[in-house]
Amino acid sequence: MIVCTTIDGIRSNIRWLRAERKIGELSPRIGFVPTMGFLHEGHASLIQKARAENEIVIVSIFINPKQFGPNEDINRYPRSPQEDQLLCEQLGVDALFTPSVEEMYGKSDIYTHVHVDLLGNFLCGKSRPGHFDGVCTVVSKLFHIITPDAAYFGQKDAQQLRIIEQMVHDLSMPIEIVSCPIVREADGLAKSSRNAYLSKEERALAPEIFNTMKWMKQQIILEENDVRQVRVEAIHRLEGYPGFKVDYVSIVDKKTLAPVDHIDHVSGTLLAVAVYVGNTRLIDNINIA
Ligand SMILES: Nc1ncnc2c1ncn2[C@@H]1O[C@H](COP(=O)(O)OP(=O)(O)OP(=O)(O)O)[C@@H](O)[C@H]1O
Ligand SMILES: CC(C)(CO)[C@@H](O)C(=O)[O-]
Ligand code: BAL
Repeated sequence: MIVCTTIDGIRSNIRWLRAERKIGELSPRIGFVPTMGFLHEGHASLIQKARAENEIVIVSIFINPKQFGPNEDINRYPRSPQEDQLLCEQLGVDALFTPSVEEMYGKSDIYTHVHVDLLGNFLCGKSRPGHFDGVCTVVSKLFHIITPDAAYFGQKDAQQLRIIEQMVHDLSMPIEIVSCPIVREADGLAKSSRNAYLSKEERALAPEIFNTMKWMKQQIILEENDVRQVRVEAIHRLEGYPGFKVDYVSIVDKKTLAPVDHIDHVSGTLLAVAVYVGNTRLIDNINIA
């Protein structure tokens, strides 16, 4: 596996890989998986899908300062570079790109950013102002560097996935965005690098996020209870667990991400949740229509 820390280095290796993997006159497909490292089975599922669907697979690991707010956890974000490299090798990744902040943004920062309208204002965008501008800025830089045919994103970060889909459409980027299902622990907790922050007691209670979402889905779909009422009861239920503080419990249109009062089987409805468990902010979501 090739490991590159510079933009020039990964570009020249991609040129070489493209020439080496050429199939007759056909150019090989590049599948790309952008991550922030501390890789787990959720990331592995994206890489495996990319491996199955492309001749060349590239993974990036970059903890992007532009998507963290001033009081967020960038300095303590978990890192495991050696284990990550080993896992990528085992999964048959062709090249791993691990640039430094200076390599990506220069010594004195960049002057051009991607700004997300509307879709970035709901859900996580409300409590993480500027977060999705930071995500789209780095993802579009990575897309220009890697030049993938397809890029793989997890549904756990449903708003991020929806925003990236819109970005490639709006900015005419010729890249297929592949949506990958959420990988969960046996007890239902969505796998996440931030789960490493949880104490033993917090970890034991964290599956109540998924349990509450399943309960809400049942109340709304099977019992046909009022969406607003179920939402209020769910917030109450979650905040009953010690250390839990709800950031949002939202029922939104899958496309616009705007809150809805009724489920809609045509446009699709998403139930999305962000909860502080102690100091750790966890997100999760399920489709309810
Ligand atoms: N449990 C999961 N199932 C499927 N995809 C996932 C899962 N967790 C993360 N991903 C996807 O992996 C990619 C990289 O995510 P990232 O490196 O931020 O990991 P993370 O576990 O989501 O970290 P964090 O704890 O910071 O949210 C994203 O597209 C994300 O949606
Ligand atoms: C897509 C991403 C790698 C951009 O920094 C990040 O937001 C993530 O890990 O989901
Ligand atoms: N998984 C999304 C990246 C972030 O929380 O910053």
